[in-house]
Amino acid sequence: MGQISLRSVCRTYASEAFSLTVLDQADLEIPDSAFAVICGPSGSGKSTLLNMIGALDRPDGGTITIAGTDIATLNEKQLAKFRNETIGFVFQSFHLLPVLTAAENVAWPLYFQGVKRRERMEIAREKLALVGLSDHANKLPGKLSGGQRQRVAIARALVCNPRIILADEPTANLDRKTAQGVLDLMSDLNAHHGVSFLCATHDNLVVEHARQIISLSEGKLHMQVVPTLNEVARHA
Ligand SMILES: Nc1ncnc2c1ncn2[C@@H]1O[C@H](COP(=O)(O)OP(=O)(O)OP(=O)(O)O)[C@@H](O)[C@H]1O
Repeated sequence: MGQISLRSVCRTYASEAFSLTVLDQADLEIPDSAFAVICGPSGSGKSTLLNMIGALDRPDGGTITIAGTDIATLNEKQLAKFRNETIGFVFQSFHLLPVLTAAENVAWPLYFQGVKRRERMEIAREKLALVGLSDHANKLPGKLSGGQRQRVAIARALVCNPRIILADEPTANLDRKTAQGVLDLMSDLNAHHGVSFLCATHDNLVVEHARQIISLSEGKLHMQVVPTLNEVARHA
């Protein structure tokens, strides 16, 4: 079984006036240490899928297993703990708290794990060093560039040592050069620290970095594995 596994997952948005099926008995297996992207036109259901894998939304049917845990078996308290420990989130618009410094933003999720302030700040500084922002730890987000803010958001996503980071359009608010820098950082964390990334995106630059490309069409998921250069050379 993959690190992220979906079996016959269904999700329909319904009201009295309409019903829209976004996932229809969808199956998916994402392996450990993946760098996967979810592609599909606007409105196809990328965020819906990401939200369900991140346990922010529940499917109407089917099973979602993350790192060996069927998330439907967890109550709300267990789910919050599981989310906090296993999954990091990165968003298009960074979602940093403007009144906290970069280090305080990164440290924030540790507060919910009961980690004392001194230790929180120490871990936050380590993560900021990992994303190349040691010199900016005491700055407020408003004093940072877009790329630096996204790096802070990635450091925050990493702070509880999750195995998986879910990123919704992580490069959408960045210029190309900055986006490339952020993607290089994500690729490095994936290759050298074993963090899996699953990104919903429209950005070809993100797709170029992917090793698994997931497309969403008519409620079904299809995953294509991108061969490595070594594999291409072996078959040439
Ligand atoms: N809470 C909701 N209630 C009703 N319909 C919704 C809800 N959330 C999303 N939808 C609809 O479900 C479909 C999938 O939405 P979703 O945001 O997952 O798509 P997306 O592929 O991420 O889109 P985009 O690329 O524009 O961000 C869309 O048609 C959307 O309008």
